[in-house]
Amino acid sequence: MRKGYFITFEGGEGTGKSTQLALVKEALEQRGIKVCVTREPGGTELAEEIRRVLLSPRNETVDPTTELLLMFAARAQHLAQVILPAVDRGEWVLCDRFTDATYAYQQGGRGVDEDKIAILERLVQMGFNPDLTLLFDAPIEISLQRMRDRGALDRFEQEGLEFMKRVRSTYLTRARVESERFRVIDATATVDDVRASVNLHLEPLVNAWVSV
Ligand SMILES: Nc1ncnc2c1ncn2[C@@H]1O[C@H](COP(=O)(O)OP(=O)(O)O)[C@@H](O)[C@H]1O
Ligand SMILES: Cc1cn([C@H]2C[C@H](O)[C@@H](COP(=O)(O)OP(=O)(O)O)O2)c(=O)[nH]c1=O
Repeated sequence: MRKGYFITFEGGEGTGKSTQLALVKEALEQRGIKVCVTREPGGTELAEEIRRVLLSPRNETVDPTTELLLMFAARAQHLAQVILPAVDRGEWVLCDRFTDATYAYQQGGRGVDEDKIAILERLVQMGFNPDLTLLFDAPIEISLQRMRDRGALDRFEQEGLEFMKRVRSTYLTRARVESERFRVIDATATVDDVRASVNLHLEPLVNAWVSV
């Protein structure tokens, strides 16, 4: 059986990842493509429990290496239980954040050594990577505004402006270095315009898939 694609949605908080992911799901299903929607950290019962621990503002003193290991513990479970089986069944997996978020937040945001992340990436993913990564990019002020509108802030959202700037610039650097895999999308446009540019980037994959 043909393997499905693994597509990740990345970017800072409030850049519209979840909104666009839902629209892509709808559009793909209309083309007869089977879709598996999931997110990180999370996506399985165990990984969602790890997510609660990671996001809770009550956990004030989380060592950065502990945080990193928890991200990858959740990811290992998620890959084994959800992502890899779905791809093997020929489904397209749409994942709200993945390992690029670890580089952006744990390396860029927290200052964890890049090599530490790369070691865990190899251990957990064993060469498995997204086929395509959509990076939703917007100035921090827009993220902040959309986060405020959404209400209570989680442990990462409470980090503030400088942290968010480092996250954004790490994402953009990764997108430049891995330009084959990444598509950078201007997330400041309207929902409809963002949707149009997402569709444009997905079209080659969709056409190749449905024409077989
Ligand atoms: N292009 C857009 N323009 C204005 N508001 C948007 C846009 N996309 C999403 N939003 C709104 O911004 C907030 C965050 O969107 P969401 O999709 O949850 O972002 P993320 O998943 O990246 O955190 C939501 O209230 C959503 O309705
Ligand atoms: C997957 C992942 C997420 N995170 C952080 C980024 C987000 O702040 C948080 C997940 O929250 P989430 O609700 O998915 O983000 P958003 O506010 O954009 O909808 O976890 C990391 O720090 N490292 C990671 O590897």
